[in-house]
Amino acid sequence: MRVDIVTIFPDYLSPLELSLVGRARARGILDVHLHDLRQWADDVHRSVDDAPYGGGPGMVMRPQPWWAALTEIRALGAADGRRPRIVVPTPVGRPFTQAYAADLADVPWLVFCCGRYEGIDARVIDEWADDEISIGDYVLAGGEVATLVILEAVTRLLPGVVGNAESVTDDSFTDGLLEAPVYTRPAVWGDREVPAVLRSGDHAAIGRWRRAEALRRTAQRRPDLLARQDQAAADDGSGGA
Ligand SMILES: Nc1cc(-c2ccc3ccn(Cc4ccc(CN5CCCCC5)cc4)c3c2)n[nH]1
Repeated sequence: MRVDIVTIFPDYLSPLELSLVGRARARGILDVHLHDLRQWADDVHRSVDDAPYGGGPGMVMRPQPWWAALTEIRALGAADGRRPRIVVPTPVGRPFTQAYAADLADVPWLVFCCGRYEGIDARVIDEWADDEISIGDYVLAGGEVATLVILEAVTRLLPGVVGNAESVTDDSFTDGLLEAPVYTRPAVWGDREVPAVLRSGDHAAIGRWRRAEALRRTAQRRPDLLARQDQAAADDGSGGA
C-alpha cells in the first residue's frame, strides 16, 4: 500500500516511523510519502490560509496550494493508470469504524489531506475528496492526529503486519461486541485472582465465559452496539445476541 500525506506540519507524522507502522514500512508492506503543503503555495510568503468569506472565527485553507499538490500527486499514478483514494479527516465526516478501516485496507493507494485552521476551502473537498472521515465527535486542531489514528487501524489489518492474524479478526467490534477482559501471569496479583475458568483448559467453557463477559460489558458500556446486533439478528431471522 502506498500512502501520501499532505500537511503543513510533516513532523507531526513522525510517529509513522515507529512501532507497528514503522515495521510495516521497513518490511515494504507500506510505502509512506510525506509532503509539506507549503511547497505548492504560489506566493512569496508561501501562504496556505486566508480569512473566511462571510466572516466567522479563524482562517480557512486556500484552494490554490491544495489544487496544485493534489494535481501533482495524482499525476504520479497516471503512467500506470493508478488513481489514489483521497481521504480528508474532518469533524463533519462519516464516522470511522472498524468496517471502514477494513474497507480502506483493501485500497492500494491512499492520499490523506491534513487540514488545519478552520478547515479546507469547500471547493477542494467537493472536487478531490473521496472520503471525509471523522474519528469522533470532538474537534481536534487539525487532520494529522486523525490521519495517524486511521493509518494505525488500517495498517494493522494489512496481511503480514500483525504476527497473530487471529488477533485482528476477532477484534472488538469485528463481531459487533466489546471484547472480554484479558489476563496474564501471575495467577494472583495482590487480592485479585485470574478467573478460574481461564486456567481450566476447558476451551468450550472459556469460550462461553468470554462470550458472556463480552455481552455483559457491551450491555453496560455500549448498549448501542447490542441494539445493532439485535437488529442484524432480526434482519437475518436468527435468535437475539
Ligand atoms: N474527528 C475530528 C476530525 C477533526 C479535524 C480534522 C481536520 C481539521 C482541520 C482543521 N480542524 C480544526 C477545526 C475544524 C473545524 C472547526 C469548526 N469550525 C466552526 C466554524 C466554521 C468553520 C468550522 C474548528 C476547528 C480539523 C479538525 N476534529 N475531530
